[in-house]
Amino acid sequence: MSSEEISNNRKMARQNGIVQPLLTDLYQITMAYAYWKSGKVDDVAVFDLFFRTNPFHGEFTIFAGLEECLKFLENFHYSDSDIEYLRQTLPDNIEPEFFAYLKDLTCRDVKLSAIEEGSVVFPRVPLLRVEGPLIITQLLETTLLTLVNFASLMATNAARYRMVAGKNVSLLEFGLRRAQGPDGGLSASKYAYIGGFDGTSNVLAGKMFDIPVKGTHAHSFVTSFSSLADAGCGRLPHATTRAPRDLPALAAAWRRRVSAVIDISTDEASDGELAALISYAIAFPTGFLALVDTYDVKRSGLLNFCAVALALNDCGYRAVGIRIDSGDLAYLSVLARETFEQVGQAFDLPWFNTLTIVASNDINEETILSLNEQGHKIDCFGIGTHLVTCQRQPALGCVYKLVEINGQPRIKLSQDVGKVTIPGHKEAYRLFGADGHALIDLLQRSSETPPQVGQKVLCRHPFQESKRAYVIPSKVESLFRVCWKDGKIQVPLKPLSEVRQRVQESLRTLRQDIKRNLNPTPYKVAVSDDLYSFIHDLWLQNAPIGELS
Ligand SMILES: Nc1ncnc2c1ncn2[C@@H]1O[C@H](COP(=O)(O)OP(=O)(O)OP(=O)(O)O)[C@@H](O)[C@H]1O
Ligand SMILES: O=P(O)(O)OC[C@H]1O[C@H](OP(=O)(O)OP(=O)(O)O)[C@H](O)[C@@H]1O
Ligand SMILES: O=C(O)c1cccnc1
Ligand SMILES: [Mg+2]
Repeated sequence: MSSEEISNNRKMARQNGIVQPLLTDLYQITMAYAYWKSGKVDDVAVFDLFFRTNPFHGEFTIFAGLEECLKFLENFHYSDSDIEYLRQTLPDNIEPEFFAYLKDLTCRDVKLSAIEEGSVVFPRVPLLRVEGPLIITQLLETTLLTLVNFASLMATNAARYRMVAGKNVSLLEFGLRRAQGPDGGLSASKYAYIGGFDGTSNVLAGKMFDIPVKGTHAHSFVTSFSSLADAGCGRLPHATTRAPRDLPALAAAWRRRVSAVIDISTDEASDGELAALISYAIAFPTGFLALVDTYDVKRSGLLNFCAVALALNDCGYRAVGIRIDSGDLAYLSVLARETFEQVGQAFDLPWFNTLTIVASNDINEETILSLNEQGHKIDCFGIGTHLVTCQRQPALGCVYKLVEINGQPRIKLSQDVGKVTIPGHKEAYRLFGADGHALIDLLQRSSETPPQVGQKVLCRHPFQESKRAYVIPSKVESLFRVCWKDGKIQVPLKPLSEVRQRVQESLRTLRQDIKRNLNPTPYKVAVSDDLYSFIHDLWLQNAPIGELS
């Protein structure tokens, strides 16, 4: 297969195979039947998909999952076996014509407008606006939610890790073993990359989504070696001359010399660990990155690593670095860097100072913040559990609400004002201030004139009458783009690396106080004066007047 074919195959494979019309809640299909029975086949609806609160005590969210939604719409159809399953599962009284209707159902008549994937987004601003026949738009609810909720949560989580780690540190996602099942793991790898991680240990995610795959080795590799004899014949051809070199002998000799430089006795260092590192170096002479905490970082791991790195150097190769997976990561990383500097100086190898230090072990945002405060020398974090399970907040609460039916607005009332939906077919705009930062997101009725650069706009809090402000935007961005119409995807599907860049560009438009970790400032989301009156008139029309007795 040519590299072009492989690359095309990868693009084709980008849809998650589990995503199909039956990946939904039963009630969507039962509602579809009831709509169908009551003659609503030609009714047209508008649904908004949005969330109400930003995750992780933050004040921003990254929108992700759009590409999967579009592929879902593109491929939407019930197979014969789906229809057969529904026939067996739904009650006997379902008319056979309904199954014939389902069999021919596609998303041809659906129109989907969305915010660009990878953008920062805020509560109540629709991420998706779905228009079309009521039955099909209703049937899409659960699947669209499942495609957007975890994707956006993960991308946001990853972006937050990227923000605390800073741009000069690499971030690797190591979470597959701890993820919420196979698809949780696969989606986590994909959206961690979009959110700003540099690579994943998940090989299938690498193949499917073209994400760089990276990794080191496990403790079991080290503990499986008991003595130097386990290193086998230990021959490594020199990188340029190809003359075979005895790596175990070289490493043993170097270990004695390094031991004198860093003042650690060779008696305390593990021979099994040395054998393991030699074997790994022979297998991967250009990618030697060794786990050094199996026995004792200070008394064994660093000494053995330096010995093998220097032996590799004799063979014309440069070691890559180490991973530390336990203990005080700030202290141990500083110790490792000092050791590399000492050894580099002693043997006149300046590149030793820049060996990579990877840290892992239950790392989360707080750990990174704390390590930053303490001072550390870590170049790369390997992060699993907290990242992929989004332990700090395991779900984003996107909802899918009907806002218009047959041209008539719909409102969902609630005792909790924050849960009242914003009715009608709307547009969303992002208004930018003079310094180039995003100031406010504004929702308007679609019939209104869009806000104009340099012209004063009244922006109102959707539910608190006294909260309003005038804004004179220096730039206006219309947030919705038509992404699916006439049975076709209407926007180019970008490689993940471009969506990943979009995340960082979009985050740069936010003021720092909105992004800070502790008590961030909320970003404002407003409605136009027209939309404000429209919401409140409809609210009064729909709220029953009680009677006191
Ligand atoms: N300098 C540090 N400051 C703050 N947190 C740290 C620091 N160093 C390590 N940690 C975190 O402290 C926790 C240490 O966990 P734990 O005590 O279970 O590990 P350990 O005993 O070092 O390793 P293991 O049990 O795997 O041998 C981890 O979550 C780690 O990320
Ligand atoms: O800690 P996480 O952020 O989830 O990152 C992934 C972890 O998975 C690996 O080992 P594993 O945890 O399986 O074994 P260990 O704890 O004994 O090292 C690795 O060594 C990390 O510790
Ligand atoms: O490659 C690694 O170092 C790795 C991969 C998965 C989990 N923990 C570590
Ligand atoms: Mg662990």
